[in-house]
Amino acid sequence: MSSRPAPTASTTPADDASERLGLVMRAVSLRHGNAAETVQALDDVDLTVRPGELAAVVGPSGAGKSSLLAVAGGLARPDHGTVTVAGQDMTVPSRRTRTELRRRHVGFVFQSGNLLPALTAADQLRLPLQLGPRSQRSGRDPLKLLADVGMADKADRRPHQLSGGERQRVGIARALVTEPSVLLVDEPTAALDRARSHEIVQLLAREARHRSVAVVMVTHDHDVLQYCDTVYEMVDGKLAASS
Ligand SMILES: Nc1ncnc2c1ncn2[C@@H]1O[C@H](COP(=O)(O)OP(=O)(O)OP(=O)(O)O)[C@@H](O)[C@H]1O
Repeated sequence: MSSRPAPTASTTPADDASERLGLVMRAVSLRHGNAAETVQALDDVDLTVRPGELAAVVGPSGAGKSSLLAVAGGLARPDHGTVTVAGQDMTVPSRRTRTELRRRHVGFVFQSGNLLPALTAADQLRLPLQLGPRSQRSGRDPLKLLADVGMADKADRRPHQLSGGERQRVGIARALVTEPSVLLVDEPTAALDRARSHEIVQLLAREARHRSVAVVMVTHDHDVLQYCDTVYEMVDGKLAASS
């Protein structure tokens, strides 16, 4: 673990400006299902992730980890509670507004990299810049960013010409190219061997710090927690700082 400030107690109010630039979730609850059968996916969750912080969320299958990422990124609206990213309310009713906020402030990284098969690594990064809001189109330079993640010499390759770890690097670079405030990462090492897993999480930690991104990483991989600033455990929809 780094020598960063101790994890925010999950009940700490968002009382300083730097917190507000990252991710702040307060008293967030989310139920799935219908009147006959409901699941409390998130139960009164508080979470603060500051810019530059890599926070891990561990917990058993079905505990609510994916639901947490979905709500943090404005993909799902909670039943109760508040969620802000870079000070912006991610729970507004308008789906279109949430999509815009997400494009502007949030990056997602998925298990397998989720790359488009037809595009080269460089074009995977150019696409979000072309799709994003006009103000964001500058973003980071795709080729420089690929070099930063160790992929300078493979910018012209398509996903099937890359290894799993390389695809994951491109997926991370693609999520960072629009300079998000918050990066939401779902099981980034699930398809990788031990050495590649360590490299990928070290890369996430480095980018979080150098670029002041608040990163939330869901993982089952306890081996990589050493690179994280804070570790939370989710059980039955409840989130607690891990001891
Ligand atoms: N769309 C949905 N409709 C009904 N129930 C759902 C829905 N999505 C998730 N759930 C339920 O909500 C709970 C939390 O699911 P979630 O996917 O957030 O867990 P998880 O911790 O990410 O699990 P895993 O580690 O297996 O991916 C589970 O009981 C799940 O079955």
